[in-house]
Amino acid sequence: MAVDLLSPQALATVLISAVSLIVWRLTVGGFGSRKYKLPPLVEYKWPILGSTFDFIKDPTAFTVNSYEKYGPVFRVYFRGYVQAVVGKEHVRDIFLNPAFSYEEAVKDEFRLADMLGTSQTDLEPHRLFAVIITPFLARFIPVLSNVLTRGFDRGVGADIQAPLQVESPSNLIMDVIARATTVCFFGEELGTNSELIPVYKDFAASIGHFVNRKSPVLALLPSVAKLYMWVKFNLSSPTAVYRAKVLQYTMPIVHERRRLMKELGDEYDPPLDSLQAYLNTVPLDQPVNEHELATMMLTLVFFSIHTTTKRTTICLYNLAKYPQYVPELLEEQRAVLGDDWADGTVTLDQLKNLSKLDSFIRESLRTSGRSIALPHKIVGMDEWHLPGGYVLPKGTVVNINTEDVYYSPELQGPNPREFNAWRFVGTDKGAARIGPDMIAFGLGRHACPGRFFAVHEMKIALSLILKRYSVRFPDGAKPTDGSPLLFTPRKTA
Ligand code: HEM
Repeated sequence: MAVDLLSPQALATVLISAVSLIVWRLTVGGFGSRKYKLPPLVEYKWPILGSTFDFIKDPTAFTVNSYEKYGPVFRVYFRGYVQAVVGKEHVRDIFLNPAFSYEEAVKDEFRLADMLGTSQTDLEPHRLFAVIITPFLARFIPVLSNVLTRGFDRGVGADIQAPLQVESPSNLIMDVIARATTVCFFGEELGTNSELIPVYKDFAASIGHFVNRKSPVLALLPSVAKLYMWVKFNLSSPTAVYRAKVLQYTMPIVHERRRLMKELGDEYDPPLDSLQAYLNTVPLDQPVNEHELATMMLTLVFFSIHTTTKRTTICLYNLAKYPQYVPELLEEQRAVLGDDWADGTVTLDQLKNLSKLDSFIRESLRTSGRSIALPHKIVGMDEWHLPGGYVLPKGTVVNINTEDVYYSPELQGPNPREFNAWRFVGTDKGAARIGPDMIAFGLGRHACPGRFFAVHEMKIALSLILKRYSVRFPDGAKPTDGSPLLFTPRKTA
């Protein structure tokens, strides 16, 4: 077969190979090897690709084998450059020492602030949260239980008489979580608007596509990916389309609320949602900054829906994989919530008393962490000295070996490879409690401010599922995450 050397495909291949070679020279080839005693580099067969595919094929085996062969600190050539991996001893350093920066590490691959549009606003997540989410946490609980109930009514059925096979449990959970979350944040009308629900679900997925480097070329060549994303988000930003859609439905509601605020003054009984809390910060004689408002809404959507969906789905599969824990979870539920608890009646104190469910959730978070994760770049010191005489120079991206964190008997107790749903019962380690032994929500300055909300939402969603249905894998189906699940009404289970 003749190959046209001037075809766009051939030119693109030459260009990508040239860029890759330069990147490779600048990373593996030029990693300052003469000056520093660098930690060992995991052996790999393929230039450019490095260990990327070995890692993707089996992240756990790759990480555990590398630790065994090279020790607690090693370097890996993957996703286009050489990065360091450190274990549990260094978690505090990485998260709490400002010499390490998460933003700078991910900036090499993508600029989340540009993607979300926050680079053009003064929005700062932690300050924003203190005003628009934290004061409402307890009041969101009845709202969550009400909307989650309606979500399961729609997605599975309020009163199913026979077992129902749910083909995509993660889609079911996504739909339920998207509605419940956005009703809390933006009010009933915007949270149940059928035009906006797909926007909430798609927005995080479309940005996540870039962030998770779903395309192999983007995954392997961060510099090409970064250029591509700059062009994509600056010339035809997908965020702009979502922003316009959100504003189309939100602005009439904003105008109406502000009209009532002006007209009724102290007599106005405002809705208890984050949108209202945001509007309260804008003086009534000034216009609402539409760009900032939509960015705030999309930022909340981006951070909250996929993350909570993913972890709730993992817990749902764990209910099916480990049915031995269900009777005690149900017993706890009856003792704390009673037999006839209904939507809208659950309180914060009751949720706190569901300690077995809380432990089940924390154990699910612990056993589902990605093995090499949470990259931080060394920015605030010229050299980072590690045990063994190793040195990592400024600019190195350092990841956490979460296998070492989550499967260490020292941090997690006996038999850490075993799923033990009651591992944390009777301890002070709640599901939302972060520390060097639990980094699913990060740690330090940028620790997830939404974790309490997320855990409340997960507890209510799982309690509803437990109360109504028995969940198992269909006969003959592989018991893996992603399989369909059979929901059997509990009264006939
Ligand atoms: C189970 C669900 C969730 C998980 C596993 C999760 C996890 C995380 C992680 C790992 C980080 C980065 C922390 C770091 O850099 O150290 C983060 C940041 C963040 N999360 Fe969550 N999150 C969840 C739910 C939520 C929810 C429901 C919200 C909103 C209500 C939220 C809002 C945020 C925000 C705004 C940040 C950025 C904080 C900053 O940069 O200062 N998250 N989350």
